[in-house]
Amino acid sequence: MAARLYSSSSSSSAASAVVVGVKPAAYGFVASVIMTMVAGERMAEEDVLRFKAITEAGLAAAGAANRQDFLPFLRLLDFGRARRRLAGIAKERHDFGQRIVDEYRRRHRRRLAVAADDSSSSPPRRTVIGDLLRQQESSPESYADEVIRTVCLSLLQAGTDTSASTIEWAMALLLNNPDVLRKATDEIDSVVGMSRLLQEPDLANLPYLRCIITETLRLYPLAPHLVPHEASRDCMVAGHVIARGTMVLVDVYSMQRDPRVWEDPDKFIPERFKGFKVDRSGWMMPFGMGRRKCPGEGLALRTVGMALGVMIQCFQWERLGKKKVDMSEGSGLTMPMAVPLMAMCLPRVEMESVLKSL
Ligand code: HEM
Repeated sequence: MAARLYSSSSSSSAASAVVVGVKPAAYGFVASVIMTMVAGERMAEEDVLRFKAITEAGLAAAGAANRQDFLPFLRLLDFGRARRRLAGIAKERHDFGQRIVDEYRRRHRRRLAVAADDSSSSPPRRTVIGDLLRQQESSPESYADEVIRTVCLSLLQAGTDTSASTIEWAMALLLNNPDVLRKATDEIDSVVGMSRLLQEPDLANLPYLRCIITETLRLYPLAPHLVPHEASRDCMVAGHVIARGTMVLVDVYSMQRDPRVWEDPDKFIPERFKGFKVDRSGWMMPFGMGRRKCPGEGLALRTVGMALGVMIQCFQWERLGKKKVDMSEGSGLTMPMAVPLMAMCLPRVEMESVLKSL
């Protein structure tokens, strides 16, 4: 990501500021991180674009209101062609997922052939597909290709848009709060320095950056009502009777801005999480809670931390004009910015030698 941003901002002679779409830059980085975990390879640029288009079409279709949800007899006619549209998206997902699995198999066979000729070659890194294919050998029915590609697509789909949008919201907040951006830059400069790129182990020593991410997730939880759950038995919640079978949405957005819990709830104050200890933790649940809590939380915090940390360490960021960034929320199943963030990005002079070496 840093190399790509640098190459787009450096002409043959000198670096200059360029206007950057923050979410597309973040999306490519996040997709590659998750793809490396899933298949051991980064995602090619054209695949990033294709996957993004499939995901966006899926989210739009899943979030759309359909008359046949309320008038079931319309399903017989495929009113509004919703079923046909969903089937088309499902086929594209299927083909994309199967290609990832098939390509992994091809590479793996080639690696085995090389290893047979060269006993000094190092063993392959563990990946999600590699582990699942090994299980497939002993239990082919439970680990059919369909299961493997569904796991891969779920990880990619649940992890990319959410993490990339969080990076975009965080950068928008930083652009509207230059003092916070300056403090974050100072922290990274003093902990990491300017002679090398920030690495994942550095994140543990960057508490202010972590506060920025937590405060971003408080103000802009990507799933503002989590995902729909269903009560498995009759129960009471806060004095309300919830009958078995009721769909339950948790209004995390309001909880995380509740003035009875948070001082200046609508203000971006990362310092509120300094040494944060927990009697309010029940009021923060951007990743959900309990058994169906997001399993990607740890990965998401690292990926968002790395992306944001490197962006701050290597580049100077500014708004396009004097006006503050528009922080309105758009519509959708995950909460996007209504106006996608564009920002001015200039390589920091102190980081040029590191950036040139990438
Ligand atoms: C900032 C980034 C992310 C946010 C805000 C987020 C948030 C959430 C939320 C709110 C849920 C629903 C929890 C519930 O049912 O109550 C969820 C589920 C899930 N997330 Fe994430 N997530 C993020 C990143 C990731 C990543 C990086 C991955 C994996 C690569 C991931 C994988 C999943 C999966 C597989 C589920 C479904 C779990 C289940 O149904 O049991 N997420 N996430």
